[in-house]
Amino acid sequence: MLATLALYDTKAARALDARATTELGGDAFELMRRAGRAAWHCALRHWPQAQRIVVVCGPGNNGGDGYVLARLALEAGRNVRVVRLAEHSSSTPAAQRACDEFRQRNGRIETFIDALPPADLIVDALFGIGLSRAPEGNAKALIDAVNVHAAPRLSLDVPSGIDADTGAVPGAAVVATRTLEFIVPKPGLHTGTAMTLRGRLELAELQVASTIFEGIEPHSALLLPDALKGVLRPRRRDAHKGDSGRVLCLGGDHGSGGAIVLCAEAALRAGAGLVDVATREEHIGALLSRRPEAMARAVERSEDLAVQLERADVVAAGPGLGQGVWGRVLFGAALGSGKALVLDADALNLLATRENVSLPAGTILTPHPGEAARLLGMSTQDIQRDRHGAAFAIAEKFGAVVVLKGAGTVVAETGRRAGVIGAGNPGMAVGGMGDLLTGVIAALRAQGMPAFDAACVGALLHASAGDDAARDGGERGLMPSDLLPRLRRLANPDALR
Ligand SMILES: NC(=O)C1=CN([C@@H]2O[C@H](COP(=O)(O)OP(=O)(O)OC[C@H]3O[C@@H](n4cnc5c(N)ncnc54)[C@H](O)[C@@H]3O)[C@@H](O)[C@H]2O)[C@H](O)CC1
Ligand SMILES: [K+]
Repeated sequence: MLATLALYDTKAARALDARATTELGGDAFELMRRAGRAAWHCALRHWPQAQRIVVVCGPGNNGGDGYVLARLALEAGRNVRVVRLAEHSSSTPAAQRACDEFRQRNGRIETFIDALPPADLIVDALFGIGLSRAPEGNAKALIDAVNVHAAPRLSLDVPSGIDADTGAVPGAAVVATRTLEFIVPKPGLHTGTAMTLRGRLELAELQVASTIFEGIEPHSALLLPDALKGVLRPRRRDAHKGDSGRVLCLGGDHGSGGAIVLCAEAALRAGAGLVDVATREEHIGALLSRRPEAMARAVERSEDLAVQLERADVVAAGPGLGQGVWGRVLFGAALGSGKALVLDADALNLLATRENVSLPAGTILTPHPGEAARLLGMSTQDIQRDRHGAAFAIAEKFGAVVVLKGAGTVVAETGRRAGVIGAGNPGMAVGGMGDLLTGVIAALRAQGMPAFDAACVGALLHASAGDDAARDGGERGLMPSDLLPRLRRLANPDALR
């Protein structure tokens, strides 16, 4: 069992909201009161000195949360100004009540014209899970005004303008310093662009009864760092190298030798029992002098690969493979071998050019958004608009487990709940990082992990190693090889102090 946090889409969040309201005797305002109070406490915790607080309120219940916070801030003696989107009243009775209570305390409400007043903190309560279209006109102007303001921004539930299900940003969106999610975490905030816009993330569960979750299916599962502990158990005392599997790393055309070296070394550090490498002759010397543990062989044509292919448990193909004749022929041989495959980089680009391929069961594809776009014949922007949808579309098209890389990596397989990796950092956006991931996943697969688990745990292990390295020396200038010793340490969680 992996340690995970369940993410819920908008439909499920609304169902939970309704059940929680019923549990509370049908009083829809009670949850809003709790949300507003939690938000005020969050503001107090992080910005205790903030005297001038501007709350931007939309027409729905998200705005209602904002009015509750505004009233509490007023009662605490702060200078509060509510800036609402439009003249007309709130669209729900609960939000209207929150607005009325604020007014009754002589709260000041102004309608947005073109700029926001000076403030020490801006609370963004414009749109939450009810965003229904790209903010335009005044809504866009208000979001732009929030973003150019010098004050820090606390977004309630969702930074306004982000689709809470997909993470799509159809138009303008608030760039939050911090976001406080209510009741449940939302999938759209845990992948893609939204991970930048959301700032630091917190969850306020609002003390709802645990029974409301019965029968409501989560959308996906965020893997927690503890997940490594649960699955990477110590080895048996009598283990031998054959128990840990044999990985064949295939790639490294002229000029791309480093990619396959990184892949092979990562496979060794993630615990593969034996690692074979099939590459161009010119890379063999460098590889063996760096990693004598790898069993390297120069291959020119597919026949040269036969022995290594035959004895492999898993083939990791693609790093530095190229798309020339050499790469195409070797990729064809790997596909035809029937072995478990982990395909990355040019193996994916080659796969995208093939018609009607049938991949062996349990094949893992590890595309970045650009490769994903080629696999589906769409644009990278289309992929990023709905990363979950894209990962499942590739999984369905190729009958494979898909690891869609990028901030908030999504692991998808048809018929099961997606895994999402929250670990990782922008320092990992550098050439060679993907080559490591391929090796790590292949090694876990070779050690007997089912494909989906190997993909999830491999992506988490890799991202955690990246975070560990970034903590030591910063994100800028981080190199894939910095992760190698950390992979080993994190792959042995029981040995960690
Ligand atoms: N889910 C819960 O458990 C709780 C939710 N709370 C808060 O309520 C919001 C969701 O409220 P809802 O009224 O459904 O939607 P919103 O307030 O997010 O927005 C709907 C509102 O905005 C208009 N609108 C939508 N998009 C646009 C746009 N692009 N331009 C202009 N106007 C737009 C739409 O017409 C509606 O009028 C949730 O996120 C929580 O913050 C509770 O208070 C606590 C429990
Ligand atoms: K919001």
